[in-house]
Amino acid sequence: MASDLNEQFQYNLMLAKALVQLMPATDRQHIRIWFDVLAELDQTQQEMAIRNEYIWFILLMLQNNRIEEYFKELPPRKILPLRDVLEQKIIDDVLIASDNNMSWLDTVSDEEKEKNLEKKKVAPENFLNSQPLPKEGVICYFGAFSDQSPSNFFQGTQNNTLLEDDLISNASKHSDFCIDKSHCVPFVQCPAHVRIETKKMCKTAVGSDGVCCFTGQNHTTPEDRHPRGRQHLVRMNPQTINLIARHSQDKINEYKVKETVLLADGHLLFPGSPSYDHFRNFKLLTKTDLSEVLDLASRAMEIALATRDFKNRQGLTNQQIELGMLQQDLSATPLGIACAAKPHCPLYPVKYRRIDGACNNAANPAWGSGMTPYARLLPPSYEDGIWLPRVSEHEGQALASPRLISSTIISDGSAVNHEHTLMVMQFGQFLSHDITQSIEFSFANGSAISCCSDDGRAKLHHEERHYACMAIDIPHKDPFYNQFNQKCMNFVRSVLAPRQDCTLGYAQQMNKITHFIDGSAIYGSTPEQTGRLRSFEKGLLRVFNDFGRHMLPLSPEPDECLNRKQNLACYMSGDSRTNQMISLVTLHTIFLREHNRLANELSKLNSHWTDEEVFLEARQIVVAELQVITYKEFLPIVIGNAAMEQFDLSLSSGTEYSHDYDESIEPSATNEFAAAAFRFGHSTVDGLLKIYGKKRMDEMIFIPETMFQPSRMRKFFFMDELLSTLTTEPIQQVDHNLDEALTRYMFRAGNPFGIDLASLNIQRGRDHGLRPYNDYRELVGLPRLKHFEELSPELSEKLRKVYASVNDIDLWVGGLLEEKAPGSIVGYTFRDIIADQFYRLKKGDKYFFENSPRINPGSFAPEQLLELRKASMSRLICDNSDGTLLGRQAPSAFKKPGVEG
Ligand code: HEM
Ligand SMILES: [Ca+2]
Repeated sequence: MASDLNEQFQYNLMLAKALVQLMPATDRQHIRIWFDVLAELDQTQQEMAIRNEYIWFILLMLQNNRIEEYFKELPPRKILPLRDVLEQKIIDDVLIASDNNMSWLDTVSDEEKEKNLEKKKVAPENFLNSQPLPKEGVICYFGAFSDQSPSNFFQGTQNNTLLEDDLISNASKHSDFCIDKSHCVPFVQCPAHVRIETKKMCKTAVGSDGVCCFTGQNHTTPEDRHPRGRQHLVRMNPQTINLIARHSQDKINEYKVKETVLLADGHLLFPGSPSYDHFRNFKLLTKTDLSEVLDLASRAMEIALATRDFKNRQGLTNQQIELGMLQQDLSATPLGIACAAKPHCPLYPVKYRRIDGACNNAANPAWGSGMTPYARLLPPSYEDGIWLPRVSEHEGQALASPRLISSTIISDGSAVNHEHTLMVMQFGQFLSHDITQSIEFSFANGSAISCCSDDGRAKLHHEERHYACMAIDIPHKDPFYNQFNQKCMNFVRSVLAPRQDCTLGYAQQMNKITHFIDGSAIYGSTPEQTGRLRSFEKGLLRVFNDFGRHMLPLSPEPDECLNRKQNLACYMSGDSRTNQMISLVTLHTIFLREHNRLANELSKLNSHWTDEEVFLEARQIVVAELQVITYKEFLPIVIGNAAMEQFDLSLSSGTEYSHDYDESIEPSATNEFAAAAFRFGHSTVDGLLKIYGKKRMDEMIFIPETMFQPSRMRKFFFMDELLSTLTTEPIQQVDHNLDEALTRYMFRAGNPFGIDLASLNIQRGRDHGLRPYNDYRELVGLPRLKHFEELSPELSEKLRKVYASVNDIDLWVGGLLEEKAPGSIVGYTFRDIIADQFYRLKKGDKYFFENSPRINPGSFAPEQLLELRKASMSRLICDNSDGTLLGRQAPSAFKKPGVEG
């Protein structure tokens, strides 16, 4: 066999053999299994496998410096520098062994070594240099989550699937390496175990427990080469495609006609109701935005309807849809017009990230851009596999109403977190508004859809209901809403985005904004939005000059806020949710001022720069600061240092560049993160803002009074006072308590009652097809719950009342009740979903501020990195507050004064 192989391969082979020799016996055992599998293949397959698998294995070890670790664990051997050892061993064992055609695992006698060494006469120091080293591209090729993972080793057939299973079950359940084509990743990044029964544990690059993973991070995207469990691809003939395309088009037209009738009949929400204020969260900023989003949503709906039609005709199972078995490219079919258009990207590297987030990833230019689908950690769970909300595992009955679950499980108790300030909450919300925004369906003219009767006493009848309605039933004896005779809480489903792969498949919800941490909440996610915010002079953003104080510009929208009367302020920023909370307005103001502060400084230093240059440079610095605050200050508090380490999320230090960009990592927000895990923040909210003046408490504000009514910002001292509150008052613990400001009075807008955010979160999870909590426990490596007591002994009775089975628990509910992970303010399940998200946002973002010039066309200089890494929330406050009250600021705005750090 060796004679047929090229030079490169021979080199790989030798290296591989050397490594085998160097390994402790236990690990050789793994290799032996690999060899056994190899022996079953024909020569071409063997060559391919060795070429791909072996070098991958070696590179992985080299990359992780794990070889040296092996030596440390081998007391009888001398510990030599890696290079020496390799050379030594290659000379000693491998060249000779391969020349002699010996078994790869056999050792070689000293006598034979001598003889062969004589024969070879290769000087040790020249050996490695003389060999054709693997090309750089090859190393990337085997990157942790490469979509183009080269191995076809286990491709396609039933037989191959068995091989894969066998390999896993034969192998030890815990080893340091994944020896086959799999990669060792934290559990949350490998859903393989939901499909392959046995899983093999391993140590990740940073030495924490992980699992050998075949599917990689982007497992829910279809992959031709890798069968999902025992599922196989389903093909369609052209006649069928034509037929389902016609039917889905007819259905869409039917929907449109009905929409016109509903609108004419007045089944819409009017400003002044709590539900209308909820709708303000999803309200689009401009007409262009509205028509673009609704057009994409309608196209995506067409695909979902076509999928449903096809599924029914062919009698397909839900699983076939969930696992992405409909992979036929629809581009050249009548359904092709419903597919996502690819962004046009220039061929040359562009220095600044685009406002819409596109063209970050060369191979997948739409990744991370606005108006694209969320990624998923696990395939969705829908009753029909496509879009209908899931039902109970118990006899397929309907799940309990989210409001019943909320009123039973969620209380208004207070458990204070004494270490962290409200800034954790407020920055968390601000950051979430940079990463994710789902949009509810609305009428074509932008009006809000109503799913309940005007008086809230009933759901609308089917004929009067919009297809996107998913109103929440309020039970008869509701402890709060009953007194107001409310039986229906409005809920409209999130719009869909066309699938990126242009295939049939399950519905995917749209993220309206750029997924990246790129300051989109400050600058907007479309050039049009940015244009509305810029002054186009000296790189500055527009401001509202409020008697000398620079505030966010006033919103031109007449119904952006409540009670928009003269002198009442309502602001505008890059995100449409800004006025939702007054403390959120404060953070937006700080970032706006920071941009302008930097722009002024830059203009002073570079008087020749154009407005555009100053704007882009200032924006780049603001985004870097935002990233620094996120990864250096905020994230360690939320997920804890252990997870920071396990997911390798800490920033590099000093003047160093980071080299961990990986183009195969999809940066998009995951649906699980957006619709559940990062909503942990709702439990940290305190319903009362205590506002202290210089000497005494000035005001105690019940936060619903400031929702969409931020006029207090105009008071001279208010912003500094609020900043002082945010940096000194504590957050609430993440637990089953949510303040009644959010569960009873949210957006009440002068009404006696508001809406319940907990119900919305639960319903949103079902709307987005999130799987039950237990599946995510398994995903992150926790044992599945068998009894409610295991989740919460105190709440088990209540849980039993509202869930027919432990397998029904909604992710947001289960995640909140979970015991905290050490050092983290959330439990393991949320922790890992959040950690995975920030991993994507760091390692999958070419423009991440600390990436080197090789990766980032707009990279900073090393000295700039040094300065940027000093950024902190406190620094931003000091530089941009009004200076009316705040003279000093604790080093960390996120930690209660007196707490270490
Ligand atoms: C200050 C009080 C807050 C209010 C009034 C609030 C309100 C809301 C509302 C109304 C929604 C949309 C619910 C739906 O219909 O699905 C939402 C979504 C969300 N919230 Fe909050 N929230 C607050 C704080 C926070 C905090 C502190 C965090 C995180 C630390 C957070 C994270 C999120 C996330 C990730 C979403 C999903 C956004 C999307 O993808 O559309 N929120 N919030
Ligand atoms: Ca963004």
